[in-house]
Amino acid sequence: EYMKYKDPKQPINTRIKDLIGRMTLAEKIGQMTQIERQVASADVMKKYFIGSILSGGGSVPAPQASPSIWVSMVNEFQKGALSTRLGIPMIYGIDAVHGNNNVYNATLFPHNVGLGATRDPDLIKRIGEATALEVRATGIQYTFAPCIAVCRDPRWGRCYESYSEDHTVVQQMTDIILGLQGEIPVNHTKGVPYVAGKDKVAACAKHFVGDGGTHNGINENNTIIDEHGLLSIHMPPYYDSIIKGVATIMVSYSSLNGVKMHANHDLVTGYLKSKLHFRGFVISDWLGIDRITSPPGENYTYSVQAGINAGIDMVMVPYNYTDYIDDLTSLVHKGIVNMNRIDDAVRRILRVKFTMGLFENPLADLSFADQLGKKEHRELAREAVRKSLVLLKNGNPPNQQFLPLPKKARRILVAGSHASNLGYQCGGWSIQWMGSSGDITTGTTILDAIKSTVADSTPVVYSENPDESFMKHNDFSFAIVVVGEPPYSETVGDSTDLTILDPGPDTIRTVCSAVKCVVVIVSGRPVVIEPYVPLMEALVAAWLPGTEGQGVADVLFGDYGFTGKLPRTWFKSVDQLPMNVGDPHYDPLYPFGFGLAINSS
Ligand SMILES: OC[C@@H]1[C@@H](O)[C@H](O)[C@@H](O)c2nc(-c3ccccc3)cn21
Repeated sequence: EYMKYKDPKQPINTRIKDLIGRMTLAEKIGQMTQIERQVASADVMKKYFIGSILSGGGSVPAPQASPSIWVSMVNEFQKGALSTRLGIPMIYGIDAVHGNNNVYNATLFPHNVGLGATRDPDLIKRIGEATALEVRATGIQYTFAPCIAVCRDPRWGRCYESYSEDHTVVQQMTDIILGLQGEIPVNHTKGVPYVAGKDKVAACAKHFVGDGGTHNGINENNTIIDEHGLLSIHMPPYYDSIIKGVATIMVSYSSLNGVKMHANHDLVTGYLKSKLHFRGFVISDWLGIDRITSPPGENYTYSVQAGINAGIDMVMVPYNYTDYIDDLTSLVHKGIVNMNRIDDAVRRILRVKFTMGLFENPLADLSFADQLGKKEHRELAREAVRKSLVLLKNGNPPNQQFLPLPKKARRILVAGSHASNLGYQCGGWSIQWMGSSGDITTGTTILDAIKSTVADSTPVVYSENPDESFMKHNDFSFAIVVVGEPPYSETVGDSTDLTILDPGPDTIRTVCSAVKCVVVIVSGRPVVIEPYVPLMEALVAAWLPGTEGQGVADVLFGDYGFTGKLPRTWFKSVDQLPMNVGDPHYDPLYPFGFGLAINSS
């Protein structure tokens, strides 16, 4: 029979009111539950009224799964959700944080630190548009991006997920939300989520709040800061995200002045919802409520109580969903969690699902399958790589500039651990959660890019880590040395020494003392380079460029100029950290905003 909530001509508030009025407590709590795909099935969706599923980092239906395998999996789960009494569609989330990066053949864009170096919000918006299409290619409607952390200490393992140490740069880059979700209509009410349609995805501003400000950059640790510091450094990107209609916001594992963010009612409810009028839904991080206690999970019922009462609307459980559902149900029956809190959470979740048209189009098809890794997106990524490169040194006085390199040369040496390693140039969150070495997906290594850029008559010799006799017995016009950091994510990436991967320093010393060289650093953040700078003719920061290494060669050989500017301070020594632009004692090797320019030839 006719039910208002099923009628797309009804105003969204009417649909929400009608639907929520029909829902049982079990159906409401089901909407507040997000489970990992490994424990999901059509039956589980139906039996527990589950509202959302996610792929954790690297969680794929099959190795190198095609769009059709992804779509079949998502649709299978969706059919389970649609077979429930009220037929509320589920929403499937994934970390598409630099393209749809879990998916083989997807275009992997530069990580956020490199995008910050471009200072080009329009480019970032176009990346959001392309990413939305490549996420929809797999039938997925929701990404846990953008990370809008303001990383204040490069020792943090997630600093590459942060656009900049300067909140104004991060605020600019929230334009990616307009690409992912669609441009907001002129008269759109501030704070209300907006997702334009089937070629767009719901986004997620994360991790609320102060994730990039933890003590010594220790992941998930304590951000010790006064209110002025919080509101002037870490909070501003949330204003911009909310104005741009972001559909969801993820809470940070970290603590604020000793209070776990996942249990922080003042900030999640008091500030984000009441003061900033955020009307989308707040989602926890993975096991985020478990980590409210130490040890994690010590008192799960308390975790559920504290997280939900703080204002979390959907919990990324991700595995023990029956415990979560049982605990929350009993907390409501005991009146410890108020029904109004449950209704607020469900209303927010339904608002996102209604506004994005999920009730009208719950099932995916293969109409976007050809978007995955398509040429135009790879060309866009290549443009982003070009614009992300920062030229830190060019020539040793009194010589003229060393870059751009000539395409015609007698013989070119390419060396270094990162020259011919697609996995290294993609970094973390690439096919695997923590990324990995080697041919992880389709793309162009920096070495291949160089080979296809130089003149046919110019020989390119590759040696990953040549020794002195090799250098002595070979004659090269110049060398390109590509070194940097191995892939990492989250706590594994925390570092106290920020050194480049061995044998990088040796490669620099051996090659650059024998022949004029340019060093290209592939890293998620500034690393120790100061001791080696005198040895090299030129130095380029390439960050984590992703699959389209061609962009690096485009600029090294002068087809395009260097335009990138440091999004982060480059320290001389780790003993100086934390050190950010605006600090009283500011003595960097290269300051925030630095970048030598070369006009394209
Ligand atoms: O992938 C989902 C979310 C992601 O969106 C968050 O940014 C990130 O903090 C995160 N860490 C884990 C995660 C952490 C430890 C073990 C397994 C998974 C999962 N997730």
